[in-house]
Amino acid sequence: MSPAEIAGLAPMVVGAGLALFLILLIVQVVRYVRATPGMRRSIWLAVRIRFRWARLAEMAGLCVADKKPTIGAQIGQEFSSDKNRKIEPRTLVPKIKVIPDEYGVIITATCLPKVSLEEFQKAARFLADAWGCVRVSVVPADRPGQVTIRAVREDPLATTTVHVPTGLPPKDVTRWEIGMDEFALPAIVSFNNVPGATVAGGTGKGKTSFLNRLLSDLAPSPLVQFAVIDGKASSADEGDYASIAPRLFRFVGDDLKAANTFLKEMVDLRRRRVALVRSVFGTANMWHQGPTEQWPLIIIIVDEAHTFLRDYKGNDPETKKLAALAADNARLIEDLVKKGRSVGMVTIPTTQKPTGDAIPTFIRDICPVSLSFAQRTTDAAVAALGDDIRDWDDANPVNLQHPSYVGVLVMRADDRPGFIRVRTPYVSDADTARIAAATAYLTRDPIAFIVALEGGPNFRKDYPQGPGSLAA
Ligand SMILES: Nc1ncnc2c1ncn2[C@@H]1O[C@H](COP(=O)(O)OP(=O)(O)OP(=O)(O)O)[C@@H](O)[C@H]1O
Repeated sequence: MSPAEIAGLAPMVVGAGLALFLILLIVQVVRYVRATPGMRRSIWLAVRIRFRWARLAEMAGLCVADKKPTIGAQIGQEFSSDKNRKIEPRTLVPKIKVIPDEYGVIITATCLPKVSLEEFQKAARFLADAWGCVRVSVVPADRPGQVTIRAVREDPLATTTVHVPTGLPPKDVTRWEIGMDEFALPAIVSFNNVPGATVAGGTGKGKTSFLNRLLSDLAPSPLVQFAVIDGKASSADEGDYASIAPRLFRFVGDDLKAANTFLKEMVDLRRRRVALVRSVFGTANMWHQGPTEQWPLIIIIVDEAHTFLRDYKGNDPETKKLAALAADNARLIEDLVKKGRSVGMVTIPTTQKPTGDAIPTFIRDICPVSLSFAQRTTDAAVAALGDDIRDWDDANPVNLQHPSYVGVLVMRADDRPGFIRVRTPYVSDADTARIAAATAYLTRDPIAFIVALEGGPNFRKDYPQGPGSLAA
């Protein structure tokens, strides 16, 4: 191609470049117009951060000076007329990528020598002030050599949210979606790592609504079966679990003996599952393939656990009987939490009692997840979350007394030391009842499945083969 022909193509190339630029601009404008008001504010924040980053990073001490001239600069110096010209050190600024969302922005920044996670974390408070954000957190990014900076414009803890369960089976029944943390990031716990979770909090702080969400999100799946022992009600049609009752394979009221009998059945089921798990799944851990309809995840909620576990004191025969039952209940719950994980059994004791004996520490300490809604005293917070909550005043649930914090809980952070606060959404009883009624047909007693698996002449043959089935 001759130079004249190449020059002739130039207008076409420029035209194509302009057209591309225009298309990208239109896409951005359409995105902006269709965005929610919150998203629009975040887009503006992202633009501001992007354009002011180089100056701000320098002021925040996040830049480094590279004194050694680059090869390009040295060659330039060789050919320069002024051989004595001093080559200035270059200022290296961490490269960033900014993505806006409803609550703020997520920034991925590349580390530099002497500017890595710790330096970004130290600068977080300064960055929050400069960007006008309520909170900025810095955590390691998925890729080595990068950090993720989360900046939130408004406090997600102070905004009440509502969750309407869809009634559709969840894609992943191991995902326990708790809510949104103080950095507006989803707080999620995985059931395949969690054999037990304790839930504590003063009365009216949101425990029931929180459990309603768990139950009504998972209820449409045949892979999960639920049981409730409720220390506040005598029968399933009264109390907090009346709405979900049709989807429970068992409800036990506030009778210590009945609770003890049921817990013994569950420990027996746990033992029988342990005995069978290898022959059914080919591995000692059912989570490698399960759960399945015939080997469902079993969630056992022990509400007002102190009714069943507290230390009864007295020498009269009746009190002694209750004390023996309570001690046995504690032993059975401990067994389920200690040994239930690999066979798909999760126990969730809850309490509004602010004392250490409500959920004995030997149970609390083996539950990998401890959650606490607002508490009145630090002693109550310690009983719920463990002694080290004293060292994390910001996250202490005694500071959640304001009515706007109903539905906010505190849990241990899994990616760093300390605790994190989480806004849980409100789930109405009416929605829970709607889901329970629509999914009641999925309720099965898991004991019947284990009996079939153990002795049935059609052992395994009865069950559908395929991914996640009981095929050996
Ligand atoms: N996540 C939430 N967000 C906003 N408001 C909530 C939330 N959860 C509950 N509430 C409000 O608080 C009230 C009490 O909630 P809930 O019954 O869940 O408390 P609780 O801790 O279970 O109380 P109790 O221990 O007495 O049973 C609800 O009726 C609702 O108005």
